[in-house]
Amino acid sequence: MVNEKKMVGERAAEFVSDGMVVGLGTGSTAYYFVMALAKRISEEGLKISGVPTSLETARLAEKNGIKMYSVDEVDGVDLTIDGADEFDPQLNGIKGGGGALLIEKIIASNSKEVIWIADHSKEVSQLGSFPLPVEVIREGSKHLLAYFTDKGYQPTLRVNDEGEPYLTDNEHYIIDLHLEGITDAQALSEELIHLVGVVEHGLFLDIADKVILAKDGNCQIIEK
Ligand SMILES: O=C[C@H](O)[C@H](O)[C@H](O)COP(=O)(O)O
Repeated sequence: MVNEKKMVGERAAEFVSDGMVVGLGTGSTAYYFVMALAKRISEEGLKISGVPTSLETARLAEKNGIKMYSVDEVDGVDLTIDGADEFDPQLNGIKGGGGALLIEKIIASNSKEVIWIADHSKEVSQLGSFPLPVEVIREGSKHLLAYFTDKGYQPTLRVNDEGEPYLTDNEHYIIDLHLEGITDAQALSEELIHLVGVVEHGLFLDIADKVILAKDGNCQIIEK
């Protein structure tokens, strides 16, 4: 069986050129991109500076010999390559299934170009089947949960394997909203970001420039 995540991850590594500052995404698809990039560095002598979007990716990149900097140590990022949980025909998406949405969004917002890499299951006609992650300050999270319940957003506090509240790299909680279809993503984004205690949410609107999608055994490049 074709490994679609590997296929798009390896294709994405071809978009990187010598001297670039590259945002390194997080997750099981971005894993293959980081590995393919590391291969180009060791085999072709490609010189790049990596900006990891999570501690998990930083560990992987370090183990594989990629030079790394934080987003504040660089003037800007040339290209960020990251996974997505869902994307729609306008290339708006949901991210944060792996909890890395905050730093992912900061790095993407400071990138000249953003490419998402996706297996075929990530392409949707309307966002919202995937639970929407909202990163929140721990203090007051109980009240945000109650607010989301009242709004009918069916919130759940994300927990780790031990059943304890999941902590992001920045030590916040994540509340997942089970919306079953988002009709106005822009309005929802505005609502969420203005709630006191919300740090960031997983709606990535007007951020991706391209998606490399695995479909029918090939890589399809979808441009905005
Ligand atoms: O927080 C995690 C990130 O947003 C991931 O890029 C996203 O969840 C997609 O992950 P995966 O490639 O493992 O499906």
